[in-house]
Amino acid sequence: MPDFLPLSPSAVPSNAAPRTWDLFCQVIDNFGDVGVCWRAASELVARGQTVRLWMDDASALQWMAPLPHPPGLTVHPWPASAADVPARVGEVVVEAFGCEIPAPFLQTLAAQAAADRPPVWINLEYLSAEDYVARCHRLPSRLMSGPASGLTRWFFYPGFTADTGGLIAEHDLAARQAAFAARGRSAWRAAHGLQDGDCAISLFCYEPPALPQLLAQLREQTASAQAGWQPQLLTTPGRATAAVAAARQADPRLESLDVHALDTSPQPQFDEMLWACDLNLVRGEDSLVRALWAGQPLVWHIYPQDDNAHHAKLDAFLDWLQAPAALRSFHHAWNGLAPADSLPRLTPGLLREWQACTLAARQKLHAQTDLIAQLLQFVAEKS
Ligand SMILES: Cc1cn([C@H]2C[C@H](O)[C@@H](COP(=O)(O)OP(=O)(O)O[C@H]3O[C@@H](C)[C@H](O)[C@@H](O)[C@H]3O)O2)c(=O)[nH]c1=O
Repeated sequence: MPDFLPLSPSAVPSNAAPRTWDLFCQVIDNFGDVGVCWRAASELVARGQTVRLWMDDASALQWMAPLPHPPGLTVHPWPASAADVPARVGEVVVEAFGCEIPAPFLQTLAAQAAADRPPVWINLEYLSAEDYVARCHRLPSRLMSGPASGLTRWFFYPGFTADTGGLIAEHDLAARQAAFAARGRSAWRAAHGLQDGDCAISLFCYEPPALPQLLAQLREQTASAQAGWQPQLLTTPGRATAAVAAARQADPRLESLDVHALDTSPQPQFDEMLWACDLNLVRGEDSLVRALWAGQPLVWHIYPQDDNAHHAKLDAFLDWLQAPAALRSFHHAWNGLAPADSLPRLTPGLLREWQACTLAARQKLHAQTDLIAQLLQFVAEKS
């Protein structure tokens, strides 16, 4: 099975002037909005910033955010009236994923900008490997109406290439990975009922069309008990566990498959799960990035959009990844772009090939400036 290879340490710039950031996060669906905002906020404070995280629904933080919260990071309910708005708006205001900052806050921002310096106002966008990202990254948009008319909002796009905003990578990610490797990946696996020779597959997904096909394949492989190829499925709580349960209900033969239903865990432990597994089936935005940093074979269940816009987004990612043919076919079947029965059969050889692909991609990313360093540079430039 693919061995876990920690990232090599890299220098992280730490000379940013301390500033107060107001980061706004509105939860659309699932956990990605919360997950990305929490990681960004935590890393900003780790690099000397103060962050007020404004959320319309912070419930997922109860299990996702490690305790205690880092000093310098405070979480606040969505401001409903002027009484909820701080006396001074931060030097940086960030709207995550196109959410609009609430009216009472906007009023204070506009008044402060008229009397003093406007904050650096950033719209932090969704992650994509499509070409438009590099074109739109760092573009200004001047407000033409409303209380903040005349002010500029900047588009900031995360991305996979050096001409984009990059990806979140914590300053201590390589050190955490090295400590995990030193503690022993087998210890994590043993604590979760896995043996070294097992093929541990983590599942964090929506309802992949080809899930029944994958489970049937894994069941056959379990039954034939090929040496060194004992599939063990680790399902994350919620939709992944429910999707597996539904597939097993539809086909009772799948009961013979080894399935470990996990509890929700804080982000650092979620990361460890990705480091411990031999194949990570991830979804959305944040877990995809984490699976890349894990350096293990990965498959992405992309967030489906009604107009199928996710098809082009998936292919752009696969192109950037330089995904080998079988990995591309697996993604297409997994995401419903190709018939479910075209799902390639997993073998140790395929996983080795896919790991090489992830590691090459990770190396490219590691050589680029991470998203938090780029945000800090951008703010310094525009202040
Ligand atoms: C299951 C689990 C998840 N997590 C975290 C990891 C991530 O930060 C977060 C999951 O977020 P994602 O991987 O992005 O997947 P998601 O599907 O939950 O979120 C999605 O929501 C849509 C609205 C967006 O448009 C998508 O782009 C995407 O972000 O949950 C834990 O920390 N512990 C856990 O046990």
